[in-house]
Amino acid sequence: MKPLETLLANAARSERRIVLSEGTDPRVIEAALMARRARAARIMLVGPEAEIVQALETHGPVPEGIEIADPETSPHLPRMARTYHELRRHKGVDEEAALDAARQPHVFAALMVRLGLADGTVGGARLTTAEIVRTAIQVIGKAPEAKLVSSFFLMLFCRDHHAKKGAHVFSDAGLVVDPSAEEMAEIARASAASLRQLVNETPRVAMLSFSTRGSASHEKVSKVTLATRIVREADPGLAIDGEIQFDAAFVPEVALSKASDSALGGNANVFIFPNLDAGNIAYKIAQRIGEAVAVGPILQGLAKPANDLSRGCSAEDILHMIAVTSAQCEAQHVPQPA
Ligand SMILES: CC(C)(COP(=O)(O)OP(=O)(O)OC[C@H]1O[C@@H](n2cnc3c(N)ncnc32)[C@H](O)[C@@H]1OP(=O)(O)O)[C@@H](O)C(=O)NCCC(=O)NCCS
Ligand SMILES: CC(=O)OP(=O)(O)O
Repeated sequence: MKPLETLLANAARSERRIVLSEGTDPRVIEAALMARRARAARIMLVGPEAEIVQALETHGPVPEGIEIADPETSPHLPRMARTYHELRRHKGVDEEAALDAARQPHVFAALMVRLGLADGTVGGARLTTAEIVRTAIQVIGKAPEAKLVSSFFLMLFCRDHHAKKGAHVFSDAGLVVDPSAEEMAEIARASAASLRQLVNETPRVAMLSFSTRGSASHEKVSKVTLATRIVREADPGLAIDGEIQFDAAFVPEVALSKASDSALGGNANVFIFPNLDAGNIAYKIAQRIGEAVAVGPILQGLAKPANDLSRGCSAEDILHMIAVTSAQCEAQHVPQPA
């Protein structure tokens, strides 16, 4: 589990302000307490203050470093409603609708990040990915250099039965439903950068398909081949292969028989799926049958860090996501509060 230990230790050095939008969820409360014990972040819990205090107190005195942000009583709400109105006026959102939106905990949390009241946000233990991600895109927005927002899972293989240990990226397993070749290429480049950013390893990118080197012929295969070509042209130094099947990308012996000259040598560590069906199903099978630790969906391409969770997450999963969000704050140079 070394990558997670490193992420947590790094998070403790910066103690970022991470806002958790589902502040009444018992898993979120537990994760907040774990994060404080590990000094991994200063935590802001969004939701009704009395309810959150009561839930926290069942665990003992409320520790220093946990704050509660109740949208209904927050002095920041009018400013947030104004900001939301400015952002969404062009879509027909009037002042009253903006105030209603800003009161919603996940929108309030995203606005806190946008306005610099928090460094990053995590949500999705209860809300769907679509709700969390749509809000992040609308309120926090795309980073200037990004072409699109996408997501990935950091998959950690650390059990005795895992022949290969360590961190792998699965993308996009959470957000972009049916990427074009250009979008798949952008997802590949962003995911390679994310692996470097979070675990400081050299990416080896597999552009996955049901075909290896023309073993099948179909428009879905051609999309992956074109996406690979686009990445190669944009970034000739990146180790990449595609279209390639998972076994040829992950098992050196299979690579020898299916793609003997592959730059990956059966040791890919970034897996780019051709669509969300494949990516989402693959990560859940690796997690639930393969017993990999799955941290995500981690969002890439946003102007500031905001991350999602699976509704099936545990408190520990949320703690891991807090550490990842802190790492993104450092990497994106989100300014520390004065
Ligand atoms: C993310 C998601 C919610 C966006 O869907 P949507 O809101 O219906 O998207 P739309 O195409 O209507 O676009 C809405 C806005 O988001 C923007 N947008 C959508 N996807 C985007 C992306 N990947 N990157 C950047 N911007 C994006 C659009 O440009 C548009 O902007 P605007 O409102 O300012 O005009 C959608 O892709 C989705 O549902 N993905 C699957 C999530 C899911 O269920 N995952 C499975 C479990 S993890
Ligand atoms: C990422 C994901 O699949 O989320 P959920 O399990 O909440 O649908």
